Amino acid sequence: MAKLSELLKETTTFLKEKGIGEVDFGLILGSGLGELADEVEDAIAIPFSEVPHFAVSTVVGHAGKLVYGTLSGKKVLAMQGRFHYYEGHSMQKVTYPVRVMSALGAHSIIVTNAAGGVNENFIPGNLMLITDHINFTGDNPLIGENEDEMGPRFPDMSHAYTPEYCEVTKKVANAQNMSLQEGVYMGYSGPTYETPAEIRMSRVMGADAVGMSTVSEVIVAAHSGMKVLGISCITNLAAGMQSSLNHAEVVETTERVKAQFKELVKATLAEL
Ligand SMILES: O=P(O)(O)O[C@H]1O[C@H](CO)[C@@H](O)[C@H]1O
Ligand code: HPA
Repeated sequence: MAKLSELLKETTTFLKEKGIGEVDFGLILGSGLGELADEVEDAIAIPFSEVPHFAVSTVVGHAGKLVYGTLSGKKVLAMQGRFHYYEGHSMQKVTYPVRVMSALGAHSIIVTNAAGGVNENFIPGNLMLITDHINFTGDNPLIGENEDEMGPRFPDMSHAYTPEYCEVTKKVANAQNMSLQEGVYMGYSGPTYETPAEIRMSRVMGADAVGMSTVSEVIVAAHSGMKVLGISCITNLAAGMQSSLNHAEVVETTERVKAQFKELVKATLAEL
């Protein structure tokens, strides 16, 4: 198998030929949250399907494009949509875009997602600052040979969600009179939504929200030495807390709160 560093060289060469230059922040935009990339100035957009070694996006609400340009005065490379483990991709494939962002010079990523609210104080439409995560996917993107130039064999996850970024985000939300919850995101593999019993277990284990993405991306970001800001949009109450769950409702809720979500990310990005 080709080394990760060799694959990255091919991908970054292609992207540079397309006009993508230095990147400060990588942005991963979750289910229904991709519209933020439409606000990138001087944008260069490239479908995932054209990017060497990228997977393709198959989930409703994930446009499947890379968008490069300026947002809030920062050079960003945004993913309009992401890859998920349940789509049949390996964890390495799911997290490859984070490697690409790092290889293009990004020192930080902003990860966003749609998530189910486990914390009984949350309501659909809340935004939640992710302060930590529980990797409950049963896999880890760093399993396998470690390429030492990519990062350490045993990365520290003590401060994976950069505390100073959390502080800035809280200040920005406060200044804008925006309500912002905070909590722990628990990542499942999906594609089934959780059972009510799993949600009761998640709550006991310390989760405030559940989803099927994000944790593997943040593990790779930590391995790459990147700073991380994570924001969940609580799109529904988790299983057992409302009568039933479906993806149409998830996307509908993001539609309802997308203006607030975009404002929070843009205003925070300006301060980072
Ligand atoms: O995490 P994102 O990609 O935002 O999407 C969330 O929404 C989908 C389920 O409705 C799952 O993919 C879950 O992870
Ligand atoms: N569970 C898992 N993933 C999700 C949920 C949920 O309740 N809502 C949005 N993504």
